[in-house]
Amino acid sequence: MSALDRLAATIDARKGADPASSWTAKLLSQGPEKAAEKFGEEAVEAVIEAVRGDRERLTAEAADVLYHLLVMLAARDLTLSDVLTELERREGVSGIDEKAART
Ligand SMILES: N=c1c2ncn([C@@H]3O[C@H](COP(=O)(O)OP(=O)(O)OP(=O)(O)O)[C@@H](O)[C@H]3O)c2ncn1[C@@H]1O[C@H](COP(=O)(O)O)[C@@H](O)[C@H]1O
Repeated sequence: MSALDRLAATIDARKGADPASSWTAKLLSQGPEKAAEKFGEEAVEAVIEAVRGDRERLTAEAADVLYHLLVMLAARDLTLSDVLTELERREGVSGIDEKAART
């Protein structure tokens, strides 16, 4: 099991946990809008570090983005597995071909 799988399982287990003892439970208790807002903040922080070119800080911000993405998905009852299934569906399809097929 990868670290990402373990993190997703931990986040799922935090649903309904005590918000006083878990950041994840606190975030989930505030609803999907709050989880989405936090994800947006973390994404912007990652963008800033990517533009600055600080690889160490970008790594840390990317970890925050992945964590908050999983919390945002959990808040809407979506799982890492749902997203991996979508990525698998796209395997082998060139982004250029997919874009051309849209119109
Ligand atoms: N990966 C993470 C993780 N990454 C970031 N964070 C927390 O996300 C929060 C967001 O940080 P910010 O500085 O943006 O928050 P803030 O600015 O203080 O918040 P506000 O200004 O919005 O009030 C911090 O409290 C971080 O500690 C995380 N909290 C938890 N995890 C994982 O989730 C597991 C379960 O955590 P709990 O739910 O807290 O038990 C942990 O063992 C970790 O594996």
